[in-house]
Amino acid sequence: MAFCESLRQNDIFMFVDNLKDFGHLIHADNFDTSHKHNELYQIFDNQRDFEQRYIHPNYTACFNPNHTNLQPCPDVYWFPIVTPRYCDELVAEMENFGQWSEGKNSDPRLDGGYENVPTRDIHMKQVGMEQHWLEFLRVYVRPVQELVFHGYVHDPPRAIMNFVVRYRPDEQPFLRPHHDSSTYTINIALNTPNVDFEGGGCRFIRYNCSVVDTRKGWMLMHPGRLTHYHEGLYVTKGTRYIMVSFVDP
Ligand SMILES: O=C(O)CCC(=O)C(=O)O
Ligand SMILES: [Fe+2]
Repeated sequence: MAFCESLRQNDIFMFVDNLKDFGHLIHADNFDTSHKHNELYQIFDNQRDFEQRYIHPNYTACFNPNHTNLQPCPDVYWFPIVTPRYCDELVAEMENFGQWSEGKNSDPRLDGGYENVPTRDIHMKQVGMEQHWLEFLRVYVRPVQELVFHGYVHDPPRAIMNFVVRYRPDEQPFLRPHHDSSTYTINIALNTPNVDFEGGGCRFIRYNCSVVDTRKGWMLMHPGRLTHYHEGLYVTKGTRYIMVSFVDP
């Protein structure tokens, strides 16, 4: 201290730096331990750790002006968004909760009590993750959307339907052609074709174009209610999981 003070008084400039990373403090006061994977819920309290754990290392590449975003079908974009760990933990969280819907038209979870194109699913709300998911849409999905659907700006994004779908040959193996009730839809693959399941994928009927080589942690983004009539293709073996959000219904 005396040394520094003496330098200051003699008008000698000091630059002090710490080259070693000693880590950082986490906010543990509100840490909720009631879930199977509690870190999935840390997007508000410990966003830096959430990002390191769960946001795909190549996520930011799409913001590079020289980067061309993949478009496997017309106006269907494809981005790495979450890590395999996020996928595995989200699936485990849902399986731990275990209350998969019946896949029927009548659905007491919805305001109108009716789902036109039902899937076997669990809503984010049912596992207490709705607000966290909306924050995920706002912070990570919306900026990417603005890159590819120019001039559409809606901040924060709204979404009522945020859910994980489970497809199995002996349960619900496919999803019939439909439009989504969204401005745009995101569809994140949570596991891997030809490893965890066979068949599956998403087919965009107007373009006769299918995405079957889906990539775990990668998100498909496509317009919802008008142009992109689509279907979930038949899963012939194993279990396929996807995370779907109908954004701006
Ligand atoms: O199986 C797919 O990839 C499509 C899912 C889908 O269209 C939906 O959940 O609305
Ligand atoms: Fe759909």
